[in-house]
Amino acid sequence: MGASEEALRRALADKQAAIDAQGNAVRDLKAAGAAKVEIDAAVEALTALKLEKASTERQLKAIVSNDGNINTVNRDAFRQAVVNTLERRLFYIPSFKIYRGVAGLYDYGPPGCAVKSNVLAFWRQHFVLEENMLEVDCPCVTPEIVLKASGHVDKFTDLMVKDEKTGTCYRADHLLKDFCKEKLEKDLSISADKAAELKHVIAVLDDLSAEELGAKIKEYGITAPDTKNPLSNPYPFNLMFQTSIGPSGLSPGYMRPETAQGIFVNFKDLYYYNGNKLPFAAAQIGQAFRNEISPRQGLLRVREFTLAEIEHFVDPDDKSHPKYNEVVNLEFLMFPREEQMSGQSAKRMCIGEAVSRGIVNNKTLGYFIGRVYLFLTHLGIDKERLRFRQHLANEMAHYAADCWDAEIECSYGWIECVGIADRSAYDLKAHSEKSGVPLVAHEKFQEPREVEKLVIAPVKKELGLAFKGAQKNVVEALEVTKDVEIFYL
Ligand SMILES: Nc1ncnc2c1ncn2[C@@H]1O[C@H](COP(=O)(O)OP(=O)(O)OP(=O)(O)O)[C@@H](O)[C@H]1O
Repeated sequence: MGASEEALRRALADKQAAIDAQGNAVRDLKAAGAAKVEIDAAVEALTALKLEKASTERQLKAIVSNDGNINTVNRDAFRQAVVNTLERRLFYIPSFKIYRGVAGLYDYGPPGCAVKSNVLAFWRQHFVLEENMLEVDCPCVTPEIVLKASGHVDKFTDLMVKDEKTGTCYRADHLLKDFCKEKLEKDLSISADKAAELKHVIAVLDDLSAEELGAKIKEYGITAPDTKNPLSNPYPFNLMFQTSIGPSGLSPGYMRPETAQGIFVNFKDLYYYNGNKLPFAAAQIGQAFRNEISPRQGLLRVREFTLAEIEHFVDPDDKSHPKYNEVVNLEFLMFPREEQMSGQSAKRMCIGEAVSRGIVNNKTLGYFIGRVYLFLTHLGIDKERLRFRQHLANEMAHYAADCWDAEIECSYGWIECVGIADRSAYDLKAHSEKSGVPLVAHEKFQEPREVEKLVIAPVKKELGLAFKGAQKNVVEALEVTKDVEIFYL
């Protein structure tokens, strides 16, 4: 919370206390049958205090309304006007409209198709062609085993709450965020400390566990927005659309929630195509499907959308990038984890400085943050309304080691438009293990090297005798032990 906002909230609380005291004084004078002139003077003082309070409220409202996190009435009205125009001119149309539509599904009309095709052409030019990336085009329908290996079957979830009477579903974090935003915007009587607490909740929202979210929802008395009925405890809901492949129904599959898995499963062939050399990048543009819990915000959160993704494969011991110097001096708004946790705002910083101070994990990640900045600003995004926000520890997807979102400020507040993550070797390792096909790269050393390695060689027979039924778990635990090779005797 800015210093002036905090001072105004405190001043407002002081004014209210003074008004209460003066109101009591007026009542006491009247009860004691004081002289009219004395009562008039006290009433005048009370009116002056009320005017001062109204003026402080106006100042506070102006500050709160300018806060990028908070939607104002003006913004909502402006957005509605834009949405009406875009729909009337067929930029987009709610899908299946004649059957009353389906939330989160939209068609593009002729001008919408033209804009989409221009943006994708520029994306291809800026990333795929300028960086010599290997483009692929994989199916949307994906067998379960692929998404089981990648972790999506078990972990691609959002926390959901249900209206306990009607069963209507809501995203738990969205309800909590809406509550905090509305309270900050509309209830000017809340204390400075309460306002700071609500802002902190918004800042760490993505970091909250199901239990923490549930506790906050109870503490604030949040109910179902449409019915005011009580809500269930939050629980995870998997966002993937399930299907089955072939007529037997025996081969489960999912509509892909991201295009990246198609790249990972083709790593071996792409690496070969690239002359068995690292680094290289592969790219894919295609449809992604997510069964969002309660889609809103128009085209910003839909159940089927076009994703353009890049996977850049790099030596984990050398995350330099040959073209890093081309972006090193780019300066833009960055919002590191620490600043978010301590309630500060995003700050202008050179990407080179962020990398050298260790705020951004490595040069390759820094290079792509810079390239995304250039892409978005060339598209026409206002530099003042663009920031790169680092994910909080719990917020990071199950595969990520460091993650930055490009966020654009619009009438809905700051909205994530691009995710840039260091996924480490999570996916390649997972698919190697599940498929039995090693998805690895080799480095030829200049000079031969001798390496000593600790090797654990479990004797399965002995393990069986010692651990009986738990033998499998013991072997699995040994298998995930880092830096240890396992040989079975
Ligand atoms: N339902 C959706 N509709 C439209 N675009 C989406 C949707 N979900 C994600 N995206 C876009 O795809 C990009 C990559 O997805 P990513 O997996 O990083 O999103 P996410 O972090 O899971 O989103 P969130 O946490 O907000 O649900 C995001 O930066 C966002 O721009």
